[in-house]
Amino acid sequence: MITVIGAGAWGSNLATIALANGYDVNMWSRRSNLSLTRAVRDAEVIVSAISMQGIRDVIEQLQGLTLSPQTIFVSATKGLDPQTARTPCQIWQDTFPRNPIVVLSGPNLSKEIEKGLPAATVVASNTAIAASKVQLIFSSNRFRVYTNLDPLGVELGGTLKNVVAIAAGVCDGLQLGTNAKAALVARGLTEMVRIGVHWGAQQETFYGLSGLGDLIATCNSPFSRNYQVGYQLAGGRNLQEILANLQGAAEGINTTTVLKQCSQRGDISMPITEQVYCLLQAQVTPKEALEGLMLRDIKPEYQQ
Ligand SMILES: NC(=O)C1=CN([C@@H]2O[C@H](COP(=O)(O)OP(=O)(O)OC[C@H]3O[C@@H](n4cnc5c(N)ncnc54)[C@H](O)[C@@H]3O)[C@@H](O)[C@H]2O)C=CC1
Ligand SMILES: O=C(CO)COP(=O)(O)O
Repeated sequence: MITVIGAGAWGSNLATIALANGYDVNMWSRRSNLSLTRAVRDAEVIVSAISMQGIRDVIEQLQGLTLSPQTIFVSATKGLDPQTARTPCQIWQDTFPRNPIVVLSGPNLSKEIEKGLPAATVVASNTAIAASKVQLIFSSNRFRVYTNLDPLGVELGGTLKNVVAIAAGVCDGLQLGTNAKAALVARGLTEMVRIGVHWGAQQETFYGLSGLGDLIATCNSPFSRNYQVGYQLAGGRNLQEILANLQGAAEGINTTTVLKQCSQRGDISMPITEQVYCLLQAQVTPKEALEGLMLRDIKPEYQQ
């Protein structure tokens, strides 16, 4: 039995894929009639597809239940804890140290997947056997699943790109052109690698599906909520107005704040994140954010 927690856009998609592969699937959400206790009682695999803001709440509820140490937790959330900057998988592992934890992340815009369009993703874990099991659950002729042994890198790829996707939306909203977008995405990737490696992830992971792959998807698609936030800010709307009309979470907003604090604390240069932060706080206009990036001190592309 597989239990999917969170019946939003992504959770519903993942449940559909596993169901189509012949697995028994339970879905649980805050609004379902099924209690969480019942939903996870026979679960061999628990897939969490809740937004970052609900993670601690759900984990607290699960903590009180008796779960087998063999139960595999799969995290599909792309965010960072506002208080601790821990990733969802780190929080799952802190709470359930004996259970295998797997992250599932990749260029997976749910609106395309629900139409049956082809996509690929990555499942990563320190427990290779758990990753292989999850790979089998979700692999299909429309969804190609790769395993990976760098869960932190895979998780951070999917999380950090949301900040760049906001900036890419601004870039397109201001009609800055393809050269500007290419520069932004490439330098955004450099920023992701810089903080990711500082936190212990492997550099090469960021050049795979969950890093570069997801950057390409979300920085170019109007289906991305994070991209939409940037695009609409560039169009002159304010953040409250945008969020009131946005379907689902734009995790990049909270991630930007967490990253800004971490980069300041660790003295890590993250100029794109800095400008996205100032823009979200309404401290600068989109055009001023662009100027802020273009007028930085000139420097080598890579610093030793
Ligand atoms: N939609 C997409 O294309 C993709 C989304 N993701 C990630 O998956 C996560 C969920 O995204 P979506 O499904 O699109 O968002 P959504 O807004 O459609 O769904 C979020 C779900 O989390 C649940 N939730 C939030 N707080 C909760 C709490 N305190 N207790 C219980 N449940 C709670 C909501 O009820 C809802 O079912 C996000 O972190 C997102 O970045 C990852 C890949 C693709
Ligand atoms: O992470 C995603 C696709 O891989 C979804 O992006 P948004 O959260 O920006 O919609």
